[in-house]
Amino acid sequence: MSALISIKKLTKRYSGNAVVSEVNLKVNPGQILGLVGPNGAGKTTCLKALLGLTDFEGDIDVLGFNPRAQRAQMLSDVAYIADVAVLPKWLSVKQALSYMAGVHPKFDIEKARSFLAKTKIKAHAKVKTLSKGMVAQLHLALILALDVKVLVLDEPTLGLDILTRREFYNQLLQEFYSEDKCIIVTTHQIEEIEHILTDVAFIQNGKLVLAESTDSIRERFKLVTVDEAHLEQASALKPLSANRLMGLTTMLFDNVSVAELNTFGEVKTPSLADVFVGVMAKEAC
Ligand SMILES: Nc1ncnc2c1ncn2[C@@H]1O[C@H](COP(=O)(O)OP(=O)(O)OP(=O)(O)O)[C@@H](O)[C@H]1O
Repeated sequence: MSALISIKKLTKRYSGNAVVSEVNLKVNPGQILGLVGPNGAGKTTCLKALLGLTDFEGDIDVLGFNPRAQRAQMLSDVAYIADVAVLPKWLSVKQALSYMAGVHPKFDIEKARSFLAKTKIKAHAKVKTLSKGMVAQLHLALILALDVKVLVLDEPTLGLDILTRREFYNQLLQEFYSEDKCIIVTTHQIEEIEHILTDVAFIQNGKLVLAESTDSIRERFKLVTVDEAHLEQASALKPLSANRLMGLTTMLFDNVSVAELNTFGEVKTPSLADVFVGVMAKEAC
């Protein structure tokens, strides 16, 4: 299977300081990759590099194109959304659709209209009269109607309420996603999107610290509520993190057999957020 996006040794420096260092990443058709990291980790910088919006060291290939030298060709099959709650206030819904139809060869205006017909948004309404959630729905209509292979979303649901956020991702999955496309999404709310992610890449201080499929992460990491009697034995296996809350100690383990962990207490599969916190804590040591 050939990758839709291939990033090799991506490094980005500002004033000589590397804010992204030697990042290697592949995204295949069918993958929905969550690029997750703390504030300032380098997520947006990676996305900007792969969209050809900034220069960089290393090699990036998006759909066979070099994002810097062949940006125009590449963008006919790539869509990028930074913040779905923002669209020019003076624009009407109708104008937004016509504008997209004019500038993007892969925009299906009928698809956008039929999506909007299921909402309360009227064609003549101006963006300034829409609520934040309605602006997000309009933005979503514009995205879903783009028949592109690569969709890049940078914190797309910032500022939206939980129901609208959930609806946004559900619609994305139902209306946009298919096995021949890929989506890269950055978010701080990993718990809300973990059910749709096929892969995650954790980034910290500009370096990738973990890049794996969500299935293999769920196999690899385990959360154990350790019985008092086994605390010492469990600690000896070097958990990534240990939290004590209301008299219970929970430890996160990487690559320790479930049979062994079962002897310490109750074993659970952690959420991606648990793994993220554990991996970040370990890397910070
Ligand atoms: N134009 C710039 N000039 C100098 N430094 C920059 C510039 N853009 C980003 N940086 C620095 O690069 C680092 C990574 O920033 P980036 O925006 O990629 O982080 P991020 O992971 O997207 O963060 P957040 O989650 O807060 O949006 C930060 O330290 C930031 O200050």
